[in-house]
Amino acid sequence: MSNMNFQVNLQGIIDLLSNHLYSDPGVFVRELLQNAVDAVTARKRLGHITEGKVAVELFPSSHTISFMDNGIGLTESEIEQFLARIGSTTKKADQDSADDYIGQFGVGLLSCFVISDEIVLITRSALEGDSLEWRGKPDGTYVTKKLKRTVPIGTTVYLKLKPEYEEYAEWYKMYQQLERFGKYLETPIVLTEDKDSRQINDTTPPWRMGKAEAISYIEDSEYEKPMDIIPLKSLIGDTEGIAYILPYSVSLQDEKRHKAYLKRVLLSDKMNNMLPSWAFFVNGIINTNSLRPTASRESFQENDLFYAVRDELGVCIKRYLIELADKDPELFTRIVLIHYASLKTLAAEDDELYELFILHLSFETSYGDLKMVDILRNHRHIMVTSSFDEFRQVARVAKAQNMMVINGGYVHDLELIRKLPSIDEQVQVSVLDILSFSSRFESLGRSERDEVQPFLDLADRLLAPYQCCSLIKWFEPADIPVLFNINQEVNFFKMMEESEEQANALFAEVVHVIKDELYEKPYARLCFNYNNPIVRKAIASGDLKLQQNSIELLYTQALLMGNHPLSSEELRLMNESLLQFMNMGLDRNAEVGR
Ligand SMILES: Nc1ncnc2c1ncn2[C@@H]1O[C@H](COP(=O)(O)OP(=O)(O)OP(=O)(O)O)[C@@H](O)[C@H]1O
Repeated sequence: MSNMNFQVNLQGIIDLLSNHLYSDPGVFVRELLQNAVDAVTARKRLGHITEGKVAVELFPSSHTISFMDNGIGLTESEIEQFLARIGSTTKKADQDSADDYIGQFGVGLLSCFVISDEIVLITRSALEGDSLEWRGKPDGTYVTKKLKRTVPIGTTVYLKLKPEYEEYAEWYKMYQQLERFGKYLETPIVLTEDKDSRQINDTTPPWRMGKAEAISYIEDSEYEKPMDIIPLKSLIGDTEGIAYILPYSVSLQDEKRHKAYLKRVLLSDKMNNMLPSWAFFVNGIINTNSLRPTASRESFQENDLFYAVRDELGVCIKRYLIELADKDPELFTRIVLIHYASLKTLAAEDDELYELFILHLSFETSYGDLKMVDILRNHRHIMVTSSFDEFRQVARVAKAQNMMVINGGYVHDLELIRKLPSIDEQVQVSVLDILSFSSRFESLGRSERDEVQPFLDLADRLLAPYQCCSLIKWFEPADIPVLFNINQEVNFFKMMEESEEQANALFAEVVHVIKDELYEKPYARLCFNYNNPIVRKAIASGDLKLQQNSIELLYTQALLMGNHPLSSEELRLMNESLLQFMNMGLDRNAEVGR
């Protein structure tokens, strides 16, 4: 047996990094900053220096840039070990313990080959005397040589930019990149071109600012004035930050724009999973010292620690809201008003917050949009529909009957309403059974019942083929002749009947079996209103033909009014009964004229 090595195509790996791993070519700035700061940290550990420094210089005429640090530098053997072998790193000592270094994979320097065809690294180690030069090429070849001159301890990386990336040698571009990735780093970063020099990072990070300062900082940098600032802290994850409350309403689907920093270097400004999903009413600016980045270093590895940190940050937001309700009820109400969708999700997930929010949240009811506090003021018995469509069917009539019905069709609303008795035992909540809704209306007296029975029998006979049965009640408003109620089960059944009629023999047989074997036939309800003059006249007419016509028309009109789809049979029924009705009216007119 012999041990063999793979042939690795370095250019292929670089293409892979630039096209798939890194989101933009500018990430080399992040990698060089990280390496420089890590080297400074290592030298400080030796006790050799107290002040680190990173100097970036631009040479636009030669399309070259340099990154210089006064860090620990590299010895000759370290160069051999770490620069000549991709994937090697000095910073890996203990994978699981939190260390001071940002880099850990040993691939960061490769990102420089995305924008340059050669890396020139000049270095002198704090541990040995020689000044060294290392020149690496993207084909994997490199040359190391000792320099005659003595350079200061530390490392300088020179990059000559490829023609398509020459803009990185321009002041505004490099300033922007350095600021983006490094503005919260503690080691000073200075950008120089000719005689112009400017320090990038004299900013206190927002998580170290007081509230008022943080608000105006966000207002200046993000062009939006937050409603408030929530301090974030996770002890287990050595993570801190702020969440600022957005001044406008956002939806769960909107892109999250949390800024995540690892040891103060920007990892991503579009991190979408750093905070719990319900917290979509805030944007976070979060720095962690212990979460581990993925190889692209644009997100974190989603391990147990990551989830524990996210939970802890979520708890900070919840605690803040609970305290705010007490300390600043006016601001609390404004936040609820703007972010009610997010807060509804939160209330559905968390009992403590449910109690806090529920009275402030608005719901669509048979009386219009109302806050829960106003709903409970006048109603102890609440019905909630399980779908939007069911609410539509009953809303108007329910109000006329003084029934409080809430639309449970919106996300979370049904759950939220069902939990009401947990905050007030006096409140009764029932999920509306749409098919028995009209049976709650006032019944007719015995003699009236006898009078209407033949009419109802006729209606049942006529409507049975359409999966509908009838009843009659007194209800308001009087101008509604019938209330038609149907649920999903009946709809499904009707759909099966329709497909059975249209399908080929084999499929029809299958539908037939499902329909007849598995289901007891469900029926929709057509409730006649004894309060309505037309219904009363139809019953009193005693004319069978006229009654049949009225029933068919009232049924099909109810379907149309409720936006229910009409089957081909129902459409035919509507047409026929309309024409017959017209005919009857015209005949009568002719008789009168004679
Ligand atoms: N400015 C520097 N000063 C001293 N050593 C450096 C410097 N830049 C790079 N090195 C050395 O080169 C090694 C490889 O660097 P590279 O950026 O490729 O990987 P890394 O920083 O270890 O890990 P990552 O892939 O996470 O960036 C480092 O581990 C370090 O030893």
